[in-house]
Amino acid sequence: MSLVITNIGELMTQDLRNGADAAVLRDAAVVLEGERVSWLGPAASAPAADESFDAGGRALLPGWVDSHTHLIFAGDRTAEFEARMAGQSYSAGGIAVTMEATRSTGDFDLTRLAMGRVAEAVSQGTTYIETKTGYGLDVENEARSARIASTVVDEVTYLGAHLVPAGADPDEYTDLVCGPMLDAVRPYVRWADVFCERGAFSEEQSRRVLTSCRDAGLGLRVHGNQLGTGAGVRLATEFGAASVDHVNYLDDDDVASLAESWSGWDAVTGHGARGTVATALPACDLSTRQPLAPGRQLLDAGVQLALASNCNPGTSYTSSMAFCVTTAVLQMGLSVHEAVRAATYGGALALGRESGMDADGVRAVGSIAVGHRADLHLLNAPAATHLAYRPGIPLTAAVWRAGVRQSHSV
Ligand SMILES: N=CN[C@@H](CCC(=O)O)C(=O)O
Ligand SMILES: [Zn+2]
Repeated sequence: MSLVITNIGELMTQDLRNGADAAVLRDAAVVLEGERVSWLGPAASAPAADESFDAGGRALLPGWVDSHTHLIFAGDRTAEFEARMAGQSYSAGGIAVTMEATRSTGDFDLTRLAMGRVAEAVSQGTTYIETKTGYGLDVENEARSARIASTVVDEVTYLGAHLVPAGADPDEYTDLVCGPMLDAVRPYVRWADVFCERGAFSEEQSRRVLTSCRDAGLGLRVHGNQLGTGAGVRLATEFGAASVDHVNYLDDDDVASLAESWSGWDAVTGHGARGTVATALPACDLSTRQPLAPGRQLLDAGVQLALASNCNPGTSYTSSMAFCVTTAVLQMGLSVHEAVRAATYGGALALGRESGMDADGVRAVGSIAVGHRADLHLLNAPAATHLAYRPGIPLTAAVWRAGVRQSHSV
């Protein structure tokens, strides 16, 4: 089955290979063949297809790639949020409240809750989504979270090292994370993550977690530099992590080491040695009243940037990537093109899915190019600029995920 989407007012491909000017096409068309993009170019020369869709002069973008979420949870933390808005500061301790609620919820309900969150994200234009364990925090519940996650999202990350549960000895718990818990989650996960922060895991404990998970063949990610300066970014670049996320408190050495990690990368062709993506989580920063990550500074230094929702019940209870893009433009000094890029191609880069077809058969996501997965997001607007120009307005008009039109599109 083929479909031609024609009369696209602005096609923002995020494919820089033919130059930045060619990355945004006017009066364009895209042809989908099954799950892939098979053609794109001027609407006037579009080939025939089995079906057609008139975009009505509106803007078409790659679907959002949300590379950082925590969707496997039960319970609610409204009271903690209210206390924070009244002046209390965020601390990692709130994770334990969600752990209790998650442990006492059965598989069926935990799956249903996670599926509802994914559906909410897709209805807003997210087409590729990562999620983490991290609210189970014992062998049985981390494995259960990983198994459920593997049935509802595209990429699963093991975050047994999210918080040391009350009463546990931190070093013994770290041993568990590096041993039996890792073995139990291993069949379901592609990535491992560690919350390297005061009140969570120390540099030495984080190093042990990263070493064990790397040796088990997992790709690495780090929650780092969220609540203060620390070892997170340094460890992430040292271990060649795919991404370090939060990055609110960076010193000059942190920025330099992230930039250095990209020195062998050609950002135009997407070839060369991949470095560590800096993933900014602006919705979380607003909800925790932390300074926004220095996205402008990171881009100017040559660091590849991603934007993600960090959807979770504690620090960022939103799946809206559009909100993150809007905030990045209005508050972080990014252009619309840069912000959309960070929320699409940047997320794909943070998940190692930006090009080609992986050994596990996943097509490239995060940009619109021939052969890439047909993940598309039509806006109810003539240009992507409206994401920032009309903040808070739900602009998603239609979503295709792997070539399939999503039913909750409006
Ligand atoms: N910072 C660590 N983990 C989550 C928050 C988890 C929670 O508070 O429930 C985050 O990314 O913000
Ligand atoms: Zn997180």
